[in-house]
Amino acid sequence: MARYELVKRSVALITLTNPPVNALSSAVRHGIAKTMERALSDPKVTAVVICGENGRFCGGADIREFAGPLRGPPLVPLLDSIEAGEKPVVAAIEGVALGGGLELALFCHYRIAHFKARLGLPEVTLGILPAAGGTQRLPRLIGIPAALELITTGRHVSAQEALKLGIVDQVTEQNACEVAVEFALRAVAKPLSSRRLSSLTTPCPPNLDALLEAVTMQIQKKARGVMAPLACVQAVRAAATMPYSQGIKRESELMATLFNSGQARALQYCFFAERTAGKWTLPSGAQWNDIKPREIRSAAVIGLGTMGRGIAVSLARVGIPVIAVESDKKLLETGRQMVIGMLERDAKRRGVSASHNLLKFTLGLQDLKDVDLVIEAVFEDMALKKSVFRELSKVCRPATLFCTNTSGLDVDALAGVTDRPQLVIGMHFFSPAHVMKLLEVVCGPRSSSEIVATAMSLGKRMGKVSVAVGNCPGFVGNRMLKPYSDQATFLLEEGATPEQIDKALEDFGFAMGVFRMSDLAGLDVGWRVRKESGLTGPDVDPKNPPRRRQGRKYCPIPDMVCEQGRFGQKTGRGWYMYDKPGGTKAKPDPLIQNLIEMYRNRYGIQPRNITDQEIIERCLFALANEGFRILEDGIAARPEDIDVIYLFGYGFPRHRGGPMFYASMVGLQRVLERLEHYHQAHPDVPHLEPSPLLKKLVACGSPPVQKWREHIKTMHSHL
Ligand SMILES: CC(C)(COP(=O)(O)OP(=O)(O)OC[C@H]1O[C@@H](n2cnc3c(N)ncnc32)[C@H](O)[C@@H]1OP(=O)(O)O)[C@@H](O)C(=O)NCCC(=O)NCCSC(=O)C[C@@H](O)CCCCCCCCCCCCC(=O)O
Repeated sequence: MARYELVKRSVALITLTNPPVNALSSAVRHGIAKTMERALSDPKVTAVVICGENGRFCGGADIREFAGPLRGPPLVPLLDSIEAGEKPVVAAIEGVALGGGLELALFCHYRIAHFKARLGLPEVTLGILPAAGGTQRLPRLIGIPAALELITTGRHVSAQEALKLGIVDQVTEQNACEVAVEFALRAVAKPLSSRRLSSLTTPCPPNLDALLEAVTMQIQKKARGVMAPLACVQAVRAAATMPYSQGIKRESELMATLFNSGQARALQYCFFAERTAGKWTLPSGAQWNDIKPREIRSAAVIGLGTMGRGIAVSLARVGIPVIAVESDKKLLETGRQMVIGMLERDAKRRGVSASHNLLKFTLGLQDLKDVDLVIEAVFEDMALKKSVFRELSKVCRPATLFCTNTSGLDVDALAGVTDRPQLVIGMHFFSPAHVMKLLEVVCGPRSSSEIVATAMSLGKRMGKVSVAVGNCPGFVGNRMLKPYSDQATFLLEEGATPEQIDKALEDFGFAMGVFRMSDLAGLDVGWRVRKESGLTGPDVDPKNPPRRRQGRKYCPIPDMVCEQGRFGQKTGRGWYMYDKPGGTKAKPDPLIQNLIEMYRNRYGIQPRNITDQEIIERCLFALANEGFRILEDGIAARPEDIDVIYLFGYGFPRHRGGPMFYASMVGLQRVLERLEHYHQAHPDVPHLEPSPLLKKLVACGSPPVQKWREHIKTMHSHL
């Protein structure tokens, strides 16, 4: 796990060999201990270079090992021996030096980085802190403000920035190992005392307390309830106020408070879930690593509304030429201006030049005859979408791939009107499409493995986290949203206020509660869907009992809000009031309170006190319960996929891991009991009835989330 070679007759070259990222597993730590001992004791060796195999220095501790008992040599004493030695040790950083990888480099006396390398201490994103001396050594090297920023955010820096900050001694465009070997030979005669970071005093700003206070407040505002960044601040404070040896002790005490926490488990689960989500499999057996995606050299976007514009920008900024289509001249011109503006702002933010020349705007579908792929993003109306796909079948060459950006309509019904149903797939982007990372790739029963591979790969190219899902109304994300938001409106009827429900959800960690989020998205969207599905509007039979639809409980308060022209932020009024149309600062609105009270009086509903615990349980357990049904139905392949969708598309707090992981952390038995309890109280709400899969998992002893698949695999799969 660490290779030893003698180069240039006197330099020991130690190569970490644990692909793909040379993580510091127990075997690698053993390897470093053995090879360092050999290098330090061999009189022929005058200097040491440490590098990583396959152009990657080191991705840090092996995160998989955190789940079991810690084995093998502990990192800090091992690294102490590197720093304490009398032979210069140089880190040759290629690819990445992250977490424990950068900490290893900080124990070396010198660091040389390849110009494409990235460095950072991302432990905070895993719910822990850099506990191999990182919180004590980086501040000594680059000062408190810069170290604090890097450690509390986990941000990666480029080699150039690392050089500017003083993290590395040299950046090279050549082979970093060869440069490091030459560097090491020159360093042989030089004194090492000033290169040992443990012996340095941390340069301290005069306003230390104010700085730490400001950073703490910023964290509390941005990452409510998240423990690791606050522990990082305390560890960095120790670097400023304590001698090194005591600081190291403080660092490991703080690590002990985080290491086994639920937040650390959730964040580490998210790390792996994100990577698992890309690994799709179809019922045919075709899977992510054996189907070659088609290369997309040109694309078209139909419809330049909010979604179409964002999709056009996402394609153009990764270098794909785009033809954008609108139905009339005025809409085309507005769309053109918006897309160019968005592209320019995006390019400015990224410090690159805007790729205008990749965009072409047209009114005619016939211009799409030669494109490789079309993404339809017209209004959410089945008849309209079908007519677009019929037209496309006539004008596009037979190999052109057809994608629809529907947020919940039947992808297979659209495929059915085309001349190529096997080349049709859903690409459900989230608004704003050039910002949001999530992409649901909706596989219809006739979608070929090639189009699945192509859509997933295109999503990746656009920087999206892509998840393959099956075809059903609302797919995964929006299907689960319904029971969640239904519970919120039932709670309103029963006595809660929008502010109370939002606060409970935001205290739980959501960036926005359900009502603030609906105001942002626009209340008219859901209203239109409810009208189309006969839940409200003129088509409802007047004899229908007022608070029941289609045989189940229904709350018409959201319809009443829309009937008043309150569509959310864009109209300046929704569940909240805003200072102007388009305003973002939500204030409680007494008119909404009156509306709810009048409604309760009309139906004789006696409001009751509702606790935050009930809000969280009813909203989130109903959400997870639908997730279990989605797994049963084979619409999502695994719980990780559902969690990734909720993390990246719906603002589910990452430190809770996603709805399915959260349910497993609460305990499936408890989730089942609470759902049974709430369903007994509300028998006309089928979403509260525990799903068969949840019951099955509880009966099997509530296995960890990673094992649920074993209990689902016999079921029908749409994926
Ligand atoms: C490195 C990357 C940037 C590469 O990205 P890329 O896109 O190229 O590739 P992938 O992300 O797809 O990864 C490929 C493959 O590799 C797996 N992987 C990546 N990194 C790791 C890793 N660090 N460990 C394990 N596996 C890893 C990944 O899952 C993929 O696998 P697959 O099967 O899907 O192919 C990118 O991967 C990346 O960003 N990686 C993570 C980098 C990171 O976060 N590093 C920090 C790790 S944590 C750390 O280093 C901690 C240190 O500070 C050491 C601390 C000392 C610990 C001491 C413990 C003390 C405990 C005391 C408490 C005691 C309590 C008590 O009991 O009392």
